[in-house]
Amino acid sequence: MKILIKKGRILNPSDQTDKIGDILVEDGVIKEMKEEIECKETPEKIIDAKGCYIMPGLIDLHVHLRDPGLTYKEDVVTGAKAGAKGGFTTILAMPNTKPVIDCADRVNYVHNKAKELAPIHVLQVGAVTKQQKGEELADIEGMIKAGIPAISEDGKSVMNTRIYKEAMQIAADHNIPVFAHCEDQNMVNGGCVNEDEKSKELGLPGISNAVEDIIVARDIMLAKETGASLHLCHCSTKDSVRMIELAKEEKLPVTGEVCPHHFILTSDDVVAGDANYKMNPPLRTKEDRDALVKGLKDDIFDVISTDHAPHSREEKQRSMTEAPFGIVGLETAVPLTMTELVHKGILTPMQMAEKMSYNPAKIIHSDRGRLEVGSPADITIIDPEKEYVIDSKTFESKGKNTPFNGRKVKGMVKATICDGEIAYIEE
Ligand SMILES: NC(=O)N[C@@H](CC(=O)O)C(=O)O
Ligand SMILES: [Zn+2]
Ligand SMILES: [Zn+2]
Repeated sequence: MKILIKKGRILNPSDQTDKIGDILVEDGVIKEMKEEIECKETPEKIIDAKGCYIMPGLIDLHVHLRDPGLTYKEDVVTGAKAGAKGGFTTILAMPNTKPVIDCADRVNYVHNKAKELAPIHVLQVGAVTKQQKGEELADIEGMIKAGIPAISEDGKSVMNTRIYKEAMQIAADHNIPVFAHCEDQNMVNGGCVNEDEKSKELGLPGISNAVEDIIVARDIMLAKETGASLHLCHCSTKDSVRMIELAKEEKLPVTGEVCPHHFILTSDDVVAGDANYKMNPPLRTKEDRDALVKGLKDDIFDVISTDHAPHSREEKQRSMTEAPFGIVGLETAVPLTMTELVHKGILTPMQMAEKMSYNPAKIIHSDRGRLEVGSPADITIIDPEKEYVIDSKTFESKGKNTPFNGRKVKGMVKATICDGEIAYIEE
């Protein structure tokens, strides 16, 4: 397919290009990129991108697709469609499915299904231990041969430090990153919201910052000892910011991500009895939230990810203590980041492109995340001025569990182009 994108603001982090121009896409790659492109034959599709940002296709390092086994919540196809609508051209699926993705066959299942049916790239992350039981290593090498971009035990931490270190050594030897969910399992003790004044007021068991911080510290030390690239998932505490900053000062191979709900909401926003405010890690205090925002602004955090965690309506209608943790994020990440960080002048549009495309690509050693002639045509077009109200009924995702339903936002995904084909276009 031949697509001509006209007069957009091209934002390319790989060479810091920020200028108005045209992009011609043909045969799956970026054929031409300059101020004005004249085509001899009319392209099949012309997209008027006046006033829009053109970014390299967004990459979400942290998504739950629930496939296999939990497809009443989401599946590879609905999740990928939600990703396309949200502006993502690549999403990474976490392995906490049923069964857990801990061997090559299961990785192949997801990759094959996605290749056949998904409008965007889906990369399956492999589990660290068999069945995520934390006892015995998964077939990490087999999964690496099958093409996993990373390993992760997301949903929990591997509490046996010796086993985790072995896994990190294997990851280091094969040059793939480890995505770390940081949560001291023994300290959670039934907590379901942040431990603070609000949890007392609600009479709910709390989760303290140390639950996260202790494992962040441990995992940074393991990265130091093994040389593995450590990517810290869904950071939520002010001390995680300080620890990542220190690790970076020491030039350790450590990166970190923040999700929109953690850089926008605090425990004060939690509505009693509404499990759409229940996620892991929990919404923290204003002090934590402000530290995360500053960490994003100062580039201590490399990545904005969604931790898209769909659950059924029935599951999320349970009580705060009974409902599962997690909220959806694929179709709200761009408008929320635009509204809360870019329009408020906290991030430049270029920083947004870095944190949602270029840096995630670098972390998984992908050649995507850039707008260069000859590179694969994964492109996201965003109308920064378009205002609308988030309506979960319009989501492609099976999951409607979001605390942002009804929220006014400014910034909308206009089109998502993946491998030179239109994966999503707003009509
Ligand atoms: N974040 C969540 O609240 N839930 C995730 C698990 C996880 O990301 O740890 C899920 O799988 O539902
Ligand atoms: Zn997690
Ligand atoms: Zn997760």
